[in-house]
Amino acid sequence: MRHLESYRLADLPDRAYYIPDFLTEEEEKSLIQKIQSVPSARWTVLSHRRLQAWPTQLLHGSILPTADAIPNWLADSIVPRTIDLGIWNASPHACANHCLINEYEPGQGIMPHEDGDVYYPMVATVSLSAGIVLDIYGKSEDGPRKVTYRIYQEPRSLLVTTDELYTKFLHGIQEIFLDEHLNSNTVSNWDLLSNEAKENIERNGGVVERRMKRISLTFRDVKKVRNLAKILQTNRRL
Ligand SMILES: O=C(O)CCC(=O)C(=O)O
Ligand SMILES: [Fe+2]
Repeated sequence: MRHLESYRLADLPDRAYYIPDFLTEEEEKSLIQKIQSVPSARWTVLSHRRLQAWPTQLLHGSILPTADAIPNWLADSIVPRTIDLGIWNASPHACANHCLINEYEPGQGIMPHEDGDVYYPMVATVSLSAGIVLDIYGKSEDGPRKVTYRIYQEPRSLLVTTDELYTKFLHGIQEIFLDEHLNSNTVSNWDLLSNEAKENIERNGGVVERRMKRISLTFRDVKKVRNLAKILQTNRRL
């Protein structure tokens, strides 16, 4: 893989990186198969998507140290490569310790939001199965929020967002069936897209239909790892 800086999205506020074909098709297939074979109780079903949290959901914004690490089937093809890119060099655990798996049916999405300060401000998102547009919004106090930037996430790609882009902007996925008006002027990572994606989008007049479910894996470093020994001690004293 080339140096991280060669994947920088220069049009976006500091900083974001986009790497197409971060995973091979075999790695993608294997991940999808594993994700789908996890017991259904492992999914949290929301009205507009469903999700799995690994190793566990957060408790009061922290990870329990008794929780295992992110399981190998989920981490192995991704986490070491993100470490090699150097993105966790300054994070508290020098590594991702948490992964959220979001699954969106066609027409589903996620409201504009911030990921907040429970996490070190760095997100590594791998997309599986289908492409989708992530919208970036400025924080505006008055009036409706406006889409400021658009990032097209191909399947098997890695998107890294950090710094001001993490702390000063919101992100979301619209609940629509067609991502439209996609071209070199509207898509911030157009130049870094695979040729195949660019050709397909151009052939379809800048439109991508969401036909299949799209899965995202968002890897982060949760700042606080709760000291379970201390909690047990405190409880015993109560
Ligand atoms: O699915 C995505 O790419 C975004 C997910 C997201 O924003 C989140 O899990 O906080
Ligand atoms: Fe998010």
